[in-house]
Amino acid sequence: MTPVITINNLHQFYGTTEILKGINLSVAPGQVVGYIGPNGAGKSTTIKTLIGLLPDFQGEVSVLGLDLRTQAMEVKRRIGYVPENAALYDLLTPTEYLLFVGQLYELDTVMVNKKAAELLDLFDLSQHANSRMSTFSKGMRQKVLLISGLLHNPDLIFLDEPLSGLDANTVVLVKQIIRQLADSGKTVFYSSHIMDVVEKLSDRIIIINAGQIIADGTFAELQATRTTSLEQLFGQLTGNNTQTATAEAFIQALNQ
Ligand SMILES: Nc1ncnc2c1ncn2[C@@H]1O[C@H](COP(=O)(O)OP(=O)(O)OP(=O)(O)O)[C@@H](O)[C@H]1O
Repeated sequence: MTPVITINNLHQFYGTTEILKGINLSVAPGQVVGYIGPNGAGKSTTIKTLIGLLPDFQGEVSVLGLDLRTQAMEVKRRIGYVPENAALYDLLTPTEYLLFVGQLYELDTVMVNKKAAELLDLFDLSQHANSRMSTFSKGMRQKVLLISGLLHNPDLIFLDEPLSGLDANTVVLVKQIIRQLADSGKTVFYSSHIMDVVEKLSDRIIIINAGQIIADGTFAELQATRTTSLEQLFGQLTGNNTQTATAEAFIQALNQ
C-alpha cells in the first residue's frame, strides 16, 4: 500500500536550535499512530512540519503522495488538524465558526450548516450552537475544535492532544470515532500524554525523545523485550523512572 506519510531524514529548527534531528518514517493508510514523547521532545514540531506550518525544514517529506515542499497548499486542503492550543474566535458561535472553517475549505454552505448542526448535536452542544464561544469551557472548545478539524472529511488527520479537557464519556466517544475513522481507511496520527489511551487505541506507537525516534512498533512489539505497561516502558526508554523519589523531594521542598 502506498504510504500516506513518508519522511526521509527530517531536520527542523527554531532559529539555530535543532529540534528534529533526522526523523525517518513511513505511515501506511488506515492506521491509528500514537506519537508520544516527553515534554519538549518535538511532537508538536513534527506535526506542524507535516501539515505545512513550518516550511523551512531539511529532508524530504511526502504527505498523501504530495511533496510537502512544493505542494503544501494542496496538503493543507486534504488533511485535518486539531492543534494542541488553538485560539477559537471567541466572538463567534460554533455555528458561525464552523461555517467559516467550511468556507476556508470551499465547502458548500448548506451542506456545512447541516453537517455542523448534526456534529454539534452528537457532541451534546446543540443548545450552545448559537452562543458565543467566549463563555465556553475547555472541553466545549475542544469539541468545536475536533469538529472543525474533521468537517471536510479528510483522509489523514493530525490530532495534538485530542482528548484535552474532555469529560470521561466524551473521551470514550472520541476514542471510538478515532477507531472507526481508521477502520474506514483513514489515517489518524495523534500525540498524547495519556499512556492508557495510546496503549489501547494505537495500531502503531512511535516514541520520540530529544528530536529522535527511539522506538517504533505495535504495543506488543515494543513490549516484547520487557513485560510492562506503556507508561513504564515510556519511562525506561526516555530515561525518567524516578517519579517516586522526585515526588518525595517535591513534598519535602514544600514542607521547608
Ligand atoms: N515557536 C517556537 N520557538 C522556539 N522554540 C520552540 C517553539 N516551539 C517549540 N519550541 C521548542 O521546540 C522544542 C520542541 O517543542 P514541541 O512543542 O515540539 O514539543 P512537544 O514534544 O510537542 O512537547 P509537549 O509534550 O510539551 O507538548 C521545545 O524545546 C520547545 O521549547
